[in-house]
Amino acid sequence: MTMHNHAEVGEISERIVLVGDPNRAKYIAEHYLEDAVLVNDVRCAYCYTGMFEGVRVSVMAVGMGGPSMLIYATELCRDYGCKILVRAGTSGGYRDDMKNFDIVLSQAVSTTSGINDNMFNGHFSPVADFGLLSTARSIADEEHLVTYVGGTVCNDRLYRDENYKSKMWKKYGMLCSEQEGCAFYTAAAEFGCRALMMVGITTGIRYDENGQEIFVDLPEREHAQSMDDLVRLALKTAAHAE
Ligand SMILES: O=P(O)(O)O[C@H]1O[C@H](CO)[C@@H](O)[C@H]1O
Ligand SMILES: O=c1cc[nH]c(=O)[nH]1
Repeated sequence: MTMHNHAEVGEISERIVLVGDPNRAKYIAEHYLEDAVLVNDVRCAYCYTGMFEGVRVSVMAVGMGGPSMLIYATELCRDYGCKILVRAGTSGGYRDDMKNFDIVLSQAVSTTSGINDNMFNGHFSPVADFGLLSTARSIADEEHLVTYVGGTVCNDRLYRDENYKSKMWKKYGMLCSEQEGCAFYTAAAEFGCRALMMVGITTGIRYDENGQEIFVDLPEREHAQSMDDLVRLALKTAAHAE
C-alpha cells in the first residue's frame, strides 16, 4: 500500500498496461479482462487485475502529465514489483501521411519536461525496451495494424503558442507528441524494469500562417483503426512478451 495506491503487494501483476484516463482503464477491464478485480481506486487511479489470454495482467489509470505518471510508475516498479510496463495512450502526429489511430511505438523520447534536470551530469535519453518493442511490432504486423517506430516528443504543455519551436521536432523526424513518455521510460530505467510506450494518433499537428500549432482531425484509413486495436496490442504485448 502506498499514499496513492491501496492495492496490497501481490494484487497487481508484474505485467501492467498504463493508460491516462480512468474510464479507459475501466473499459479495458470490462471488455478485455476475465475475472477483473478493482484493486485501487484512490484518486480514481483505477487499477484492475484479471486474466488476458491466460496471463494475469493489470491495467491502471495514471492521469495526465509527467509528474502524475512518475508517481504511479515509480510506485509500481519500486513497491509492487511490476517488471513489464506498457503505456497505451493518445497523441498528436507530426507526419502528414498519418491517419486516425495509426499507432506509434516510441523508440526514444525527446522532451521539454524538466523531470530529469539536475539528475545527471549530462542529458539522459529515455528509450524503449527493445524486446517489448520488437514483440509489439511483430504482433502489429500479424494483425495488419499500421505502426511507425521512432522518436517521439514528450511535452509538458499541450497548448503551445507560436514561439514554441514545434517545427524543429518535425524537421528532426519526431513522429508525434504526448505528455508522459519521458517520466514513463525514466521510472522504468531507474528500477531496472522493461517499458514500451505505444500511442494512437488522435489528432494531426499542423501550422497556421503565423506558425501557430493547430490540431486537426485526421481522415480514417479504409480499414479504420481504433482505441480497441491499440488496447489489444498493448495487452498482447504485456501478456506475451518473454
Ligand atoms: O491519452 P493519454 O494517455 O492521457 O495521453 C495524452 O492525452 C492527454 C492530453 O489530452 C495527455 O495525457 C497525453 O499524453
Ligand atoms: O501535442 C499533442 C497533441 C495531442 N495530444 C497530445 O498529447 N499532445
